[in-house]
Amino acid sequence: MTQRRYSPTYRFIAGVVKPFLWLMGRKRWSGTENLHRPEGFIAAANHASLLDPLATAHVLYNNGAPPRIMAKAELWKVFGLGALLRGSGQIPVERRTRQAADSLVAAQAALEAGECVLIFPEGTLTLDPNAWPMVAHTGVARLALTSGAPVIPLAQWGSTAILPRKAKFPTLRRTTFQALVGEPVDLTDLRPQPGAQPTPEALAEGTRRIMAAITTQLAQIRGETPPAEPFDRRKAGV
Ligand SMILES: CCCCCCCCCCCCCCCC(=O)OC[C@@H](O)COP(=O)(O)O
Repeated sequence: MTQRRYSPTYRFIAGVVKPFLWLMGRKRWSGTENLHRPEGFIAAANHASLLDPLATAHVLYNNGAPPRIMAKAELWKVFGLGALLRGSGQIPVERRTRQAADSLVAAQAALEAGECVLIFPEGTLTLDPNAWPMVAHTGVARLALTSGAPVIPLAQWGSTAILPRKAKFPTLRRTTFQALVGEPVDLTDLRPQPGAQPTPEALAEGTRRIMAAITTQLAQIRGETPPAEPFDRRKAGV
């Protein structure tokens, strides 16, 4: 595909969201040339604030890739929001159920149609005390290895200054919405034989590589050192 479609609903949402983001902060984005690709691709981003999906979608939307965001299905039940999510082609995920995998079918169809699928591989806001990415679910690698679509790591930072994880209300201080987009993560050696499913080891290793890329980029924009090992919910028992 040459040009992705910006549906009227998507333009409407952007018309509301962009001025709101302009008020909340300035933007500092780099590596966005990695988003200029005609074929379908997966954008994988860290998730530390409820504002992130908007800040991240903004980067993609402004770079020719209005994203199909994989988002929790509960949001489709919020009055008024459901119609907007449907009309802009977002993809519902029924987390913690067997239907969670259905979302990957929808995501794969979007990739085949040349769309950009935005996924937050951690599946929820990070529980790391310093908001570094934590050990992720393997859905991102499953989607990448079964579709063959490239995975573009996208580190983003700045939203937590306005809305940290536990905050009930946003602060009124302006922030800088930073984003650093990387080159595709090399997963070629992990690809299954045609017709076969990726192995659990390939899924774990692919996910680890994708999160490592995001974390390295995030360390660059934060100018800080991430923990040697990412926070692991299973080990922490949360
Ligand atoms: C300029 C263009 C802007 C376009 C914006 C597109 C609008 C769609 C907004 C969709 C919001 C999608 C949220 C996606 C990620 C998601 O669903 O993560 C779950 C978390 O949150 C935390 O939830 P929880 O685990 O329940 O605390």
